[in-house]
Amino acid sequence: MDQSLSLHPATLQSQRVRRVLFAIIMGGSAHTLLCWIALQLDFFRGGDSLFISLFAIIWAGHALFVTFMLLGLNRRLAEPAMILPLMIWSTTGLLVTAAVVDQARLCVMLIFFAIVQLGVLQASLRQFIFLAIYCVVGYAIVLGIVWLYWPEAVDVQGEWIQWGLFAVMVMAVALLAAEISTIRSLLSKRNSQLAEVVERIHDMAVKDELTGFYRRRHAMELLSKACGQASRGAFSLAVVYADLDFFKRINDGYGHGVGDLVLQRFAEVVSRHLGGQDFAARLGGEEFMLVLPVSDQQEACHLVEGILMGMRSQRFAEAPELNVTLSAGLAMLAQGETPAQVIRRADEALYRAKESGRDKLVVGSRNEQ
Ligand SMILES: Nc1nc2c(ncn2[C@@H]2O[C@H](COP(=O)(O)OP(=O)(O)OP(=O)(O)O)[C@@H](O)[C@H]2O)c(=O)[nH]1
Repeated sequence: MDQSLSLHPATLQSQRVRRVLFAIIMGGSAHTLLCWIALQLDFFRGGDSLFISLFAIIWAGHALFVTFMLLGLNRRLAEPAMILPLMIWSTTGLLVTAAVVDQARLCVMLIFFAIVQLGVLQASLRQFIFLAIYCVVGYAIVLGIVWLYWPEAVDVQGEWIQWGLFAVMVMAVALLAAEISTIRSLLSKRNSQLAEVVERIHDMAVKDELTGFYRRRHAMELLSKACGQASRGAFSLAVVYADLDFFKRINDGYGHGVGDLVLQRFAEVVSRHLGGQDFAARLGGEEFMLVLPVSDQQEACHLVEGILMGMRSQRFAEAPELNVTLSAGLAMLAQGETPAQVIRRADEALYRAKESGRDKLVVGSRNEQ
């Protein structure tokens, strides 16, 4: 996984804005300063007014980039870092000023390497090649224009030698950038594999292998958090204890393999009924806990009844005559109640469901404590 992907979106965006601001201020200032020195030395064809007009446009473009990012509009783009457009805009600024700066034209073009540096860790190989070609060809066109309209301002041979040298340097830098780009994408792939392994290890630590439900310890931590949120009035919370009926008989009668299949099927049925905020845990053997943030008790009962019905209708190819049922006890978290207290009430309700014939849901009342 690319490191940037693991950052919070707001942090990532402010990091992007800071990076672009820094690049624009440093690169733009160097460019402006160099051309201003050329202006003082009378190398800037067009004088003060052209200098002011050109840099007003260049800085207005820079400001547009920053505003676009500050408004968050870049987030809708396929590449929100906007590195390529920014590098193209900056290179275009260089090419335009290179057309009016005599003597120091190559110096202006050398700022291109600072622009490349801006994208060295972010732009792809293809983007670098595109930018290098744009710059070298653009520089050649600039020379052609200057030679055509202001032939007295150029020493044709000298300028083309400089261009050739510049083109070679650009190629060398493009190759270097390509190398860095390859290393970057390799690292990115490794990061992504590592993230997957970490996620798998985390899953193994907190989830039961057979059912995919949370293990007891992690579930208790989540329950504790959910109780905290519920007691702050965020939602009502139902805690359900569920236990498959006569599961020992299933194991004894059909074998452990079928017993495992029943557990997996139960997990599938439960998962089909749970919403995004609900979670299930396997507390051990064939004992489960469901934690359901709901609007009221009726909604929770409806959900659990659905699971009971879902299990009754399950059929198993390995044991066609097998009927599986479960018993459940439900307790709604009461004001001021601790997780341990609500668990106890759900467990007691489950006990009563078992005692009174199984295959049913019993709701624990608040008075039972
Ligand atoms: N197949 C399988 N069986 C398990 C697993 N974990 C625990 N068990 C079995 O689950 C059974 C639990 O049986 P009991 O606690 O007596 O409960 P029961 O037979 O369901 O009876 P009631 O709960 O009173 O309806 C035991 O036979 C355990 O061996 C498991 O991962 N796979």
